Amino acid sequence: MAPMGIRLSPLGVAVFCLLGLGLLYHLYSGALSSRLAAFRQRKTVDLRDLLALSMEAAVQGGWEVKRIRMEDTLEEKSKGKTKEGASEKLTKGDLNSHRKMYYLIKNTYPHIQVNSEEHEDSDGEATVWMRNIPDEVLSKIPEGKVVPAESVTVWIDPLDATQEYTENLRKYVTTMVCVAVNGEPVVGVIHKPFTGFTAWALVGGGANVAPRDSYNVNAPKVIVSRSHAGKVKGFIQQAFGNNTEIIPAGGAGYKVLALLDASDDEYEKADMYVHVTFIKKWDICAGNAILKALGGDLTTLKGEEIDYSGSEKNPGGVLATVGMDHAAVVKKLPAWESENQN
Ligand SMILES: Nc1ncnc2c1ncn2[C@@H]1O[C@H](COP(=O)(O)O)[C@@H](OP(=O)(O)O)[C@H]1O
Ligand SMILES: [Mg+2]
Ligand SMILES: [Mg+2]
Ligand SMILES: [Mg+2]
Repeated sequence: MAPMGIRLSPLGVAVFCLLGLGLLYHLYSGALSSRLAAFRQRKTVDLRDLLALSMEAAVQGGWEVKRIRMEDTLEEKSKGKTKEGASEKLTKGDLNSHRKMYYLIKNTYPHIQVNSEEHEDSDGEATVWMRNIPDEVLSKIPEGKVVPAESVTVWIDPLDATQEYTENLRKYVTTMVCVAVNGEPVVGVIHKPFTGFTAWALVGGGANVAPRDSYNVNAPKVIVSRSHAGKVKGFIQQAFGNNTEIIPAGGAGYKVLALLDASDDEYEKADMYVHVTFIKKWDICAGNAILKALGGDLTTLKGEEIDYSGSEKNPGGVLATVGMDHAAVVKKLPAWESENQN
């Protein structure tokens, strides 16, 4: 009841009600948007799970790579030419491995960005990860680490060293998976289909490979590409002298393992890995994550960190080291310009 002598103006009441409604709307929409944000936040992934899934994907892809090679049914084609004019090969091994690896990851985590070197128009595979985490991972990494799904980019190379695969040079061939969080490489998996060995690491978590006891910084053995070399020889000789031992080898994954203590196969023991031509992020991300987990580095030839989000291109070359002062090595290199590539 209105107090005696006070008359309520209908206009005043209407304005009052409108203000009230406005206030309610403001409060409610705020609460709604924070609830939506909280819901989005709930789409998370555990990096230890992603490591185990990446290992499983690399192994399953590897079975296809091995089977196609054993059956000798490569159906070799060319995807075109690299910038430098080399034929970019594609085989049934690359495609079958892509299908296994890509869909295993994508079906398990539909919300994460997965970038594979290969593409395919078929309906894909109805596989999903059985959530088995290997004991060797559980024992080295007792706890998981959860990150927002939207911060993750997965890079897949279903068959690294396709050129060597076509030449039946099996030791160079790997399948690789890498997980980047906000562009930084944190999970790296390099699997060797013909020996069954899988090198893995989680940055800040653990790894099943280690650096060797020592490396030669002053007279290093440098491992380089055998089929996309460009002007790498002159580049290395300018830095370390004309007598520097240069080891040509296939595969970016293989060349990273040649810096470590892997013993599943015969590796030329290199002190650093240098690449001067154009290369893609699926070739180098897994090796970068593994080296980083071991206190090493994989950067451009100017020593810049590589951002593993966005475009797949890495035009700045590669310098990979472990167990030595990476910045000091960068200083020894000649000024790097893209014309060094050809
Ligand atoms: N100049 C270039 N352009 C495009 N890809 C290149 C390249 N140099 C190297 N790569 C790729 O990097 C990987 C390692 O190369 P290399 O054995 O010459 O060191 C290979 O991956 P794939 O075999 O997965 O295509 C190769 O195709
Ligand atoms: Mg290729
Ligand atoms: Mg590759
Ligand atoms: Mg490949």
